[in-house]
Amino acid sequence: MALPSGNPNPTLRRVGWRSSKIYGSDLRSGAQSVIWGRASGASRDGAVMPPLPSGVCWRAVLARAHSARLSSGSRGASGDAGCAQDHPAVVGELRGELDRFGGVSVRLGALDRLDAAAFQRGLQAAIQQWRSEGRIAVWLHIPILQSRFIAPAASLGFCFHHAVSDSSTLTLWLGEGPSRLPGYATHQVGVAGAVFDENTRKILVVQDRNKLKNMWKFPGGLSEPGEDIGDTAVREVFEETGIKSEFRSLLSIRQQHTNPGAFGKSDMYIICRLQPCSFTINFCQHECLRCEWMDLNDLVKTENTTPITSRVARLLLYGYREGFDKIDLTMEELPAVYTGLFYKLYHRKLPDKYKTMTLMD
Ligand SMILES: [Mg+2]
Repeated sequence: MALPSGNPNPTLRRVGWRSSKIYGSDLRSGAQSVIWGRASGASRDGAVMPPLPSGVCWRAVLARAHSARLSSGSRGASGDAGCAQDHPAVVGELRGELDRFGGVSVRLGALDRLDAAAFQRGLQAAIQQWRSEGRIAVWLHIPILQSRFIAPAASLGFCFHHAVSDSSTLTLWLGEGPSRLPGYATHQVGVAGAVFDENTRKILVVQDRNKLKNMWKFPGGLSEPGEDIGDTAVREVFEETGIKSEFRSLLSIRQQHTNPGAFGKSDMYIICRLQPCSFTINFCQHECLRCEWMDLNDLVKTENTTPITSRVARLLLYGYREGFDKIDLTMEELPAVYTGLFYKLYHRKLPDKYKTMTLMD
């Protein structure tokens, strides 16, 4: 959400926060802020199969559906020309590709003049063909402006899988037994920063606006698509308090189901330990009621806080006294085997000799 122009903290850049929600507009690229559920038995380790020549099935079945329609003399109620033979470009826009699990993925192209009834006939014929070919599922991607095709697809058994800003995806299971298709995002990810100044033993805390109770907590918010956990913590702390900081470690993960602020989905709330780089508070009046550097002992003692904040404050006290290595999950970047990409791995410190050791006694 872009902040109003009257934003008292001019350094804030709060654009697009809502997109980090599970229903956000950029979720297709937002793997980091979503977690995918998967039904058991749906292996993802098989070799990637090359796609079929695009549009082969669809061209055939639609041509059949349309020629049947023409031969029976029927026309759409509007007398439209939504016929593939009248508009070869329409059929050319339809694409069906085989995925590595044996499902077919269809992306609707420019079908502006195709009516829903003709679409339904074509889809029905296509389903028959896909069944006869042993396909296990159909993924139907429908642009928002072609939503008139959703009802015909639903009448043939398709259900919503997910929707993003300008497109919905429907699925139909064709395989044996119950569907093994993976579900869509199950969680939203919130990240807070526990900014602790070891020199003064003070911790940065806020009270949120628009809450039923004014309780001290760590500044934080929802992760953006594709954003690293530590980067979310640093960004949210800066946006809400004006304090600059650096990521040190991950301290805790809270998982809560049917979270009221997550549209009925689950919530993953991660608290990071951050090192402050600046100390002058300039907090966001829109999001926060109060913000201060509080003595860590006071945060540990106060009742005016949430249980998770209190627990993490005690964790910090323990780390401060006995070494942060006792509480830190540190991060290391490693290469992914199959994709050539990199990922962040968080775990307790592993002594160097254990990283290279081959023989274990
Ligand atoms: Mg917040």
